[in-house]
Amino acid sequence: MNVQNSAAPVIASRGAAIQAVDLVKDYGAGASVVHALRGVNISFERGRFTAIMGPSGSGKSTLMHTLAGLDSATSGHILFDGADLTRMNDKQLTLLRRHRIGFIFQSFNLLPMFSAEQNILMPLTLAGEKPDRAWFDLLVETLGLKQRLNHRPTELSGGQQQRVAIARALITKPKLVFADEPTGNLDSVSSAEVLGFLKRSVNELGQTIVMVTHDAVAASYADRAIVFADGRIVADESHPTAEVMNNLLMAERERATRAAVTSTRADKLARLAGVNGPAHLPITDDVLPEAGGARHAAPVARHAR
Ligand SMILES: Nc1ncnc2c1ncn2[C@@H]1O[C@H](COP(=O)(O)OP(=O)(O)OP(=O)(O)O)[C@@H](O)[C@H]1O
Repeated sequence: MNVQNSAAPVIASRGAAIQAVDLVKDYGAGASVVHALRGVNISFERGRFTAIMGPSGSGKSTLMHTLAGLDSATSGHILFDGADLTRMNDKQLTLLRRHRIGFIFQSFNLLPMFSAEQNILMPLTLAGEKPDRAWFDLLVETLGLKQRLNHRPTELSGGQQQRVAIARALITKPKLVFADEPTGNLDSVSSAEVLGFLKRSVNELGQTIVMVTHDAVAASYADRAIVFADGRIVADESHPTAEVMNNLLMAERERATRAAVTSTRADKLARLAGVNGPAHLPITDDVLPEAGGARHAAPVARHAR
């Protein structure tokens, strides 16, 4: 395991599909500010499948949305295809998302009145472009959708609907695909099918995929898995197994619980000491007095913090 949160130069590494440099995202301001991304440095290599895991609220979706230009960064840089996304205007970002970045969502987001084929071709139809028929055939063949092209989404299983959504994400041959919990609504058989295809699209079609997931088994299909906690990367695993990822997540949960308990204790001690919060506890290296009183709080509080 190596933790990758150190400062990085503002230069896209050669094999990087996308790179975040000192990426900060705050929501709100003042007392109610939420630090969703706290200076993230990460590079996602081309032709690799990366999973992003972490507790709820740790910043996974924020990272994905910011990297995709769906949400603006507070500071830092996002290097993609020789350009800095944080400097682009709305029109440039829209074009980039339409042509060079694909999305797969948990809820499929297919248009119910259109057939599977029409849904797959929709990004090209909207852009007024003609499909590359050989690429369409390859996607449909690889995804096992050949017999389902004339069906509407309601006539397809969840797994088939997600495979249509994957074909739609890949039809424009995007340089990068973001998948947000793509198996969140699927049973285990359909999940395995969808994840197997995502892996094949990386290994056989050279796709680059970044996938957010809560499922350690899903992450084990990836070449690399990152664990997020409190807006930071806390673990970075190559060839992750479900067991390793479950252990990392459990360790992170235990650390967070310990931190919450300790901070609750420090709050209580601060109240006992009559000061305004743990930061104002009188911390000292002095030997503890023999008997009771609020001064007991100080050395314990230092340990607690
Ligand atoms: N639009 C917003 N306004 C204010 N705070 C937000 C907004 N979006 C996210 N946050 C906060 O930013 C932090 C990170 O949220 P984010 O959705 O990225 O977490 P996550 O790891 O994707 O969580 P989950 O696994 O539950 O989807 C959380 O504290 C969240 O409450």
